[in-house]
Amino acid sequence: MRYLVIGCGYIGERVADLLHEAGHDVAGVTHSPESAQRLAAAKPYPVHAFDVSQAAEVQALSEKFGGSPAWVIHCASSSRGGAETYRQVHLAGCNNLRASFPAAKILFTSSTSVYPQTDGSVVTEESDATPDRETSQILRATEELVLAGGGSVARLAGIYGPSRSFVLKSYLEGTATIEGNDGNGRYLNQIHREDAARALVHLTTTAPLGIYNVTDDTPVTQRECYTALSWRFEKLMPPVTEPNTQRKRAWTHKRVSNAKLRSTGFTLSYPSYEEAIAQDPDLVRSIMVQLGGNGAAPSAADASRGCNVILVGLMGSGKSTVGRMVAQSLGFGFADTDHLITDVAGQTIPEIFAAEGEEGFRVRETAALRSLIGRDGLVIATGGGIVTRPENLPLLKQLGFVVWLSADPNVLHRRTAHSHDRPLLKNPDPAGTLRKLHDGRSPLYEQASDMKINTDDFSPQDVAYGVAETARVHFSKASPAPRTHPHS
Ligand SMILES: Nc1ncnc2c1ncn2[C@@H]1O[C@H](COP(=O)(O)OP(=O)(O)O)[C@@H](O)[C@H]1O
Ligand SMILES: O=C(O)C1=C[C@@H](OP(=O)(O)O)[C@@H](O)[C@H](O)C1
Ligand SMILES: [Mg+2]
Repeated sequence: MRYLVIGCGYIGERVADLLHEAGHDVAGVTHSPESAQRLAAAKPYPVHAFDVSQAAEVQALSEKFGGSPAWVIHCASSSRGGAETYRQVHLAGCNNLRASFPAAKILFTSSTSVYPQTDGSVVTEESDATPDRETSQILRATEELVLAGGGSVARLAGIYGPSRSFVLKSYLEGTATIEGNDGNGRYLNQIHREDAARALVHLTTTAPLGIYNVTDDTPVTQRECYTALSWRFEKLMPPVTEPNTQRKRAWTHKRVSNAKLRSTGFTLSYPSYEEAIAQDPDLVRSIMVQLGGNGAAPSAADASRGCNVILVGLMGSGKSTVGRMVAQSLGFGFADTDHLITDVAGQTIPEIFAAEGEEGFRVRETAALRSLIGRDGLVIATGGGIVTRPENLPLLKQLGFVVWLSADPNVLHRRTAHSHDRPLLKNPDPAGTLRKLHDGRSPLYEQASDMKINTDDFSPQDVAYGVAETARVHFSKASPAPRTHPHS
């Protein structure tokens, strides 16, 4: 499809990149000739300099572009300007685009600032969107204009990502405050740049036209957010203040729902801010550099890995059996993701596979793993397929010390031959299946783990002894005593 991306800033540039990577015919437009020149030199697609607020310039752009794009994505930002800039860039901009590209659909990137709620309620696209601030009112008017022309609207929450995170930066600088809501602060609704850009692409390719909130799965109060940050960075909590009514963005307190976006099949790479802080290495590093640090990981980064032992490996490698023994030896609790899943589902693993397929089981498995984040002092046996979902790998590392129990596929076959609770082995050639899984998953276990123990020639007791001793050494080096996590 042909695309025109208006505004190649923090979001627009990434949107244009993603569209180009997906094989679409894309051209970018940016206001300043210098940016256009710099981007055009760096990008594999053209970038032109035009001012969308000027009708004649947009007309010239349409002549230069030649023919109609299927979509015009308006991502031009006016965040540093006042109402007049908003009127020019958004309202006049979309008007001009409609006039000069009558056959194209417009996707307008608006903002969750159009929701004025202050009661902490959940807001959906159906909720009241009559904001007090003039800038947000202009966004609403632009939304109406675009929707009337058969376009779509993306209401973006607070955008963060590499080199940009107001929340993290103000926290590390010591200028953050916890505003209102009885000392808990307002809800923060945020979206990582990567997810925002992916969502915009999704809205032009997969989703029906309409209004969509683009925010992550996890609105958190300022107190919850800063508690997690202070645990990670070992800095004090920000002070509690009254809401600042002088800010350009009105003080609001609401949980913006992304259910509609997700109902169209969209999934987030960073479902929560806390996960992004843990998993996007560029995010923390770039903000630390901006604040004058050297970008090295913060001193507490290693300690931010939990004090748990996690066992990974193929079916029959002994994770469940050995895990219990290790827990007993270390005086730790024991958790088995398979059991967490069956407890929640009220069904056996074969029943879940039959009802929801392997994919349904994997979704539950990630949820089970996530539910353990923040816990300490556990030995966690996982299911053999836990490494197959990329998002699980950082969660495993975050939980603690990951040990890979390996074994020859023939040994695994012997150990699993008499059990009936592993749907993946219920076929005429379980030995062949185990060989294939061994070849396919070994690189993933390697990547996910801190150490590997081959169990072929050892009893479960011997393996447990090895794991427990290694874990003792690991924890004595990493952190002298299990931490207490504020969430636990
Ligand atoms: N090192 C080992 N030596 C011999 N048998 C083992 C060993 N580890 C596990 N087993 C046996 O293999 C079977 C599968 O073990 P299990 O702990 O359920 O593996 P997993 O949870 O990794 O799939 C069990 O019957 C267990 O007693
Ligand atoms: O390897 C796999 O994909 C699976 C392993 C099983 O756990 P164990 O490894 O404990 O058998 C269980 O999670 C499910 O049957 C799928
Ligand atoms: Mg098991």
